[in-house]
Amino acid sequence: MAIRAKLAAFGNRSLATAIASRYRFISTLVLAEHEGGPSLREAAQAASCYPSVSQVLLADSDKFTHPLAEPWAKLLHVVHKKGNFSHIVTASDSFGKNILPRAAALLDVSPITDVIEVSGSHLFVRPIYAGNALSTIRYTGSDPCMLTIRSTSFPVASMSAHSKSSAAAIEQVDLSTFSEDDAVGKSKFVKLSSQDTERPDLGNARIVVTGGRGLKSAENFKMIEKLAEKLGAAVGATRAAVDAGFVPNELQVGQTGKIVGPELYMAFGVSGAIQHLAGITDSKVIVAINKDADAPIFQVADYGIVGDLFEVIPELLEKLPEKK
Ligand SMILES: Cc1cc2nc3c(=O)[nH]c(=O)nc-3n(C[C@H](O)[C@H](O)[C@H](O)COP(=O)(O)OP(=O)(O)OC[C@H]3O[C@@H](n4cnc5c(N)ncnc54)[C@H](O)[C@@H]3O)c2cc1C
Repeated sequence: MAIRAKLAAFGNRSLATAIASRYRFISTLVLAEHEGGPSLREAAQAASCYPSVSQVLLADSDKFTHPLAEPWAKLLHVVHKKGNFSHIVTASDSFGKNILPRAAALLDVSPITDVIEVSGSHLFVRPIYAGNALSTIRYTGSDPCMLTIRSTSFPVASMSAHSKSSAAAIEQVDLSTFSEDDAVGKSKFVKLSSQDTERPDLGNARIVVTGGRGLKSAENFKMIEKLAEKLGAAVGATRAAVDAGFVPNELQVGQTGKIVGPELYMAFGVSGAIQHLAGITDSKVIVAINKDADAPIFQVADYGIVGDLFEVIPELLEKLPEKK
């Protein structure tokens, strides 16, 4: 099977997801994103060093500075028309999920979302019923087969052994057919508000410390933040905690929030509703602290403390060493 994985790093938007070797279908286009920090060219160079990437396509234009679905979907359409890819893949994050359905409509195909396993070139596994069941789907539509993938379900691809000389070519996308009208849609960029950049990103963090309604107030929730700081962890919250105004919506973990897959997930005052569990099942080790021994979170926890979080957190804060 000829392998011709391609990677498109478009615009200045955040992107950088697992470009796992699993996506080496015949001619796969991966819509990748990079977050702040490195320039677009540096990100493209980094992407070119992944052994499974044969070419990096770069669309360096102001039109793609913001994550607006219309110009990006049009860009995918333009790139596909030229490259005729068998598969187009994005991450299952707000960026990918915003763009892919619109691009799929332009290409007149049906996308498959939230893929957690690739069983064959057209056979995929995805969760349904808030993660309570897994469904195996065979794609029988025409090319391209368009997928959003949950990057937490796949190992991070290694780029180490690849020397600079064997890095993939970086090529500018020809935007001559891309008119001003293509960049203008019904949506308009207003502002980008993002969480404290000092902390690791929830989606990629090694440790996540989450607080639920059991914290009782925004003031008390600061204990979770302190603990996260000591552990170098990202902070998460349940929808109940978000709805109660303890923390902003961007920290919500679960079916309608972020999907996380850390080495360690610590849940304080979280009951373990299925909608919350839907976002944490990729975690390697789950630790739950709840005063109710019958709380459903204990059914998925590897370690549990039946106790009062207002006693457990201060003790942890006292006993954990200061962060170096
Ligand atoms: C369509 C839909 C989508 C949803 N999406 C999400 C989602 O993405 N994410 C999400 O989280 N929820 C989601 N929900 C809501 C979900 O059903 C639950 O309501 C929510 O997860 C409950 O949050 P919680 O565990 O913080 O609160 P609760 O269920 O009220 O649990 C609080 C827990 O804290 C414990 N507690 C209280 N005091 C203490 C103490 N002092 N010490 C220790 N433990 C204590 C209690 O025993 C209890 O178990 C969704 C719901 C719907 C219908």
